[in-house]
Amino acid sequence: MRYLTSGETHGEALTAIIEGLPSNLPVDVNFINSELRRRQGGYGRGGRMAIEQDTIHILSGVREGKTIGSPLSLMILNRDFENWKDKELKVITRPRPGHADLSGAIKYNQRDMRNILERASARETAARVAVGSIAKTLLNMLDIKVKSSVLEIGGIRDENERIKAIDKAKKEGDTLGGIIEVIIEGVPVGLGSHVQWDRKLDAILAYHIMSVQAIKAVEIGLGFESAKKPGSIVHDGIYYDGEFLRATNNAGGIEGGISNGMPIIARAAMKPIPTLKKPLKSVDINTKEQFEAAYERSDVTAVEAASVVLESVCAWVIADECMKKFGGDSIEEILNNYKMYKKYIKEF
Ligand SMILES: Cc1cc2nc3c(=O)[nH]c(=O)nc-3n(C[C@H](O)[C@H](O)[C@H](O)COP(=O)(O)O)c2cc1C
Ligand SMILES: C=C(O[C@@H]1CC(C(=O)O)=C[C@@H](OP(=O)(O)O)[C@H]1O)C(=O)O
Repeated sequence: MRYLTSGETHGEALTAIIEGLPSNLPVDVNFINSELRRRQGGYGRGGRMAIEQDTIHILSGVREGKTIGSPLSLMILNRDFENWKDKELKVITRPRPGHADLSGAIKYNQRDMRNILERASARETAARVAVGSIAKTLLNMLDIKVKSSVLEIGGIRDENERIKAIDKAKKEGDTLGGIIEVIIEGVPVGLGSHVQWDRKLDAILAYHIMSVQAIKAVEIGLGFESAKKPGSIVHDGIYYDGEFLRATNNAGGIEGGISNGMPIIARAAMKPIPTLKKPLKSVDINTKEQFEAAYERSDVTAVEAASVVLESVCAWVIADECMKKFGGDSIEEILNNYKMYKKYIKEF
């Protein structure tokens, strides 16, 4: 399967096209909208989230609530478009450190960095959550569940303390990042492959996770900690009890690029939001003089939102790998293939 997104943050709409979905997959608009709502939430979001009320419009690929095998196109309208479309907008010439502003302006030869930030914005992640909710529906039919949680914000684990830290950052014109964990349960042995570098499941997951705006690091299972411990502690012993099992799951469900039947565990680090109310130093690209970076409005933190986005991109990866392994043109064909594979594993 494949998908593309399009749309600018203050443009008319975001869209996504998914190609390669099986037919007869139920598409529940209420579920997609509830996922979109989850992504808009979390303490520390800025003024924009009070404007948007993301809802999905399905433009093609579905009849009577089920996919028909043709490309599925999805659209989310930007409510803020109405507020911006007739506005006289200031040309942005003072790039914000931590954003694509300056490098993007040089790369695409743009003197107004609005032409870069409009697409670089994480508004795009709304489209990815819509795509992810379709992937989750497919996974649900195979009893595979994707969950996420926020482990830390600004280095703080305690939820009440986090709120205080977000309030403090807001007061000081600063921002915070955090750590997110995604756990995928019910994944069968055998997704991904050791035989080619670009088929390794851990590599594919890392690629998709790193593609999310502001994600700066990813680890699978014990991750960075595994470098500090001996092999006798890190590797998960195998035993048999009607099926092959592991006493521990330091590998995070993937060995040699292949899922091993244990839950897949991925963690990611999100950097602090780069647009600061108390702006960082920057240079005006026209005058070359030192100024403060541009500020209009911004989130103080968006780790909760990113957590929903990471669930979505991970769901996509696993759904895509399931399609490669059990793929068929209809959901019935996939379920049949999956049943046979499960029987094969039991008898191995
Ligand atoms: C859900 C979400 C919301 C975000 N909100 C903001 C924001 O309000 N202001 C901002 O400057 N950056 C925000 N970001 C981060 C930037 O989009 C991101 O850091 C920027 O595009 C540069 O990309 P990079 O950090 O991946 O290099 C957000 C990211 C996510 C995932
Ligand atoms: C719009 C969303 O996030 C936006 C991501 C974002 C950025 O620079 O990444 C900047 C902010 O947008 P604005 O400049 O319009 O206030 C966030 O609100 C969203 O998550 O739906």
